[in-house]
Amino acid sequence: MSVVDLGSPNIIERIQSFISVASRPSSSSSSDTNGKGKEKETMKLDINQVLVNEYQPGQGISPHEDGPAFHPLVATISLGSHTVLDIHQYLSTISPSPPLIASPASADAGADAEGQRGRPIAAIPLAHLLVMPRSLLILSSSLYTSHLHAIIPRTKDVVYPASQAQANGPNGVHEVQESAEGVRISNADLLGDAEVVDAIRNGRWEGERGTRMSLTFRHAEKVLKGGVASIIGGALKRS
Ligand SMILES: O=C(O)CCC(=O)C(=O)O
Ligand SMILES: [Fe+2]
Repeated sequence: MSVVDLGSPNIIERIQSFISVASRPSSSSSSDTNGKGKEKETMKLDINQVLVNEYQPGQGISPHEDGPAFHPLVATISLGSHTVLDIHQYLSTISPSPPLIASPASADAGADAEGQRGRPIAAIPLAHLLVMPRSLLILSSSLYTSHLHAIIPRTKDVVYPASQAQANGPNGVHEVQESAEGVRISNADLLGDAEVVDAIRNGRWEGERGTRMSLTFRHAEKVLKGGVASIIGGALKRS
């Protein structure tokens, strides 16, 4: 294990350095055997927007994509309370589908506005992630571009570790079984809170949700200078 000196006290710079250090190719993976050069690029997040959400216990967000207006790498800091973030996939016409079909994400999550109308979504999530307060969650690549994310409205979560079969799945994301009482999480090995890690290792952790605030740091591909004032100004000029 190595400790990374993130240098700056500025949170945006710290997230940016964390991402580039964490994604830096290791010497063993920096070139492949065909001589095609680097397999893995260092990831960069040029943060120019922060989305702030607040959830009371019992509030969630329906399955949605954040859409192509943003660079497909977002970093979310959670404050106040844990939650469980579900990753959903779209149903495929060419591969076997999970048994249930949810209605497509409803307008309250802005899904229609982001062009997802009519694509059926697998009702059973592909993965559940336990998101703890003071954690940093990074979604990137295909998890951002071709999956959806959601938070089921609950006041309490019961979580179990992924079963052995699931733990052997590809890429650390596993199909999980829903249970009436709780969910199997795919990120048990990444959690930092020793008590929670121990409880999950022993089979089960539960927690009441409190007020949670999430700060999602991202890069909007096109930013209008001057923000809302310039949008209003621009609209007025055109009319
Ligand atoms: O609160 C979160 O962690 C997710 C928020 C979210 O997905 C959104 O606002 O688009
Ligand atoms: Fe989102």
